[in-house]
Amino acid sequence: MTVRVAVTGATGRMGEEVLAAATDRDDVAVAFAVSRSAGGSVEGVAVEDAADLPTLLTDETPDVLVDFTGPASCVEYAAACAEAGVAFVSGTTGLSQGGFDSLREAAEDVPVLYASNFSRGIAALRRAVREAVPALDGYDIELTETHHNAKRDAPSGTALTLLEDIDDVRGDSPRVHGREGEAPRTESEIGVHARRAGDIAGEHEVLLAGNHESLSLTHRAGSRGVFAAGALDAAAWLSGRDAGWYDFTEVLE
Ligand SMILES: NC(=O)C1=CN([C@@H]2O[C@H](COP(=O)(O)OP(=O)(O)OC[C@H]3O[C@@H](n4cnc5c(N)ncnc54)[C@H](OP(=O)(O)O)[C@@H]3O)[C@@H](O)[C@H]2O)C=CC1
Ligand SMILES: O=C(O)C1=N[C@H](C(=O)O)C[C@H](O)C1
Repeated sequence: MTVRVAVTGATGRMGEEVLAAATDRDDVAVAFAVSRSAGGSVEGVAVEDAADLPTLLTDETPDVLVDFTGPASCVEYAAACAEAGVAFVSGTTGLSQGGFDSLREAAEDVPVLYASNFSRGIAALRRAVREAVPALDGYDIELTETHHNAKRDAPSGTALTLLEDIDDVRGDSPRVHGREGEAPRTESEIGVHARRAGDIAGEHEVLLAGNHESLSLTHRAGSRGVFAAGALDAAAWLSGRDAGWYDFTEVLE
């Protein structure tokens, strides 16, 4: 079965990547693509005006909308999908708690799948971190993420997800963002470091150190194609499901 996807932020880095990945697959087809700066085409798909999204959702009846935009747009597009009965996949990061609450509200009406990272490697890194942290009780933890120089939000959504994973397995810890001055490290804190440089697609390192040893768990994305492929896998998996909140790990099971 071919799943028809709508794509938002079509002229953005990830929007373009999703449209490119869709053209290489048989299980998905692009229903339409939108951007707030409409006009022209990406990967042979005409870019429509995002202001017309509610009408396009009703007229074109896509199965799933795939969203990589900004926090406010993500919430707006999720609400439009809830209204039109269209499933919603998003990887947009930088959402506030209120933004996540709005996505959960949309999930009462349609299936919603949100992931701060759509790569399989990060899913594996999360499992490894959840295993390593309790095994290395009392070790210091430092988390470093590195991204291209145009990324807006810091720390990355993936870093925040990894911090939640660590809190889940060893209890809540204070975070120290960057480090400067005279204060020595406290036992339970997690140092969080965000670097922005060049065109790096995304790197995340969780460093555990203590007892005269250290363990570094690192994931490097080679290109954005890995995120686009994961998001389209999620869209194909989500299509036709009941309303509710879904996780990328369910796609990989
Ligand atoms: N979960 C994952 O696996 C991944 C998530 N991401 C996340 O996806 C999002 C988009 O990343 P990327 O494609 O690199 O970003 P870009 O800035 O290249 O593209 C984002 C597009 O979204 C639209 N947009 C809507 N609202 C905003 C806003 N407030 N700020 C900026 N753009 C906005 C813009 O299109 P227009 O205005 O024309 O509609 C823009 O072209 C980010 O949140 C990023 O962190 C990125 C890679 C992987
Ligand atoms: O903005 C990006 O590029 C990325 N954003 C996501 C994040 O914030 O974690 C995922 C990936 O690392 C690329």
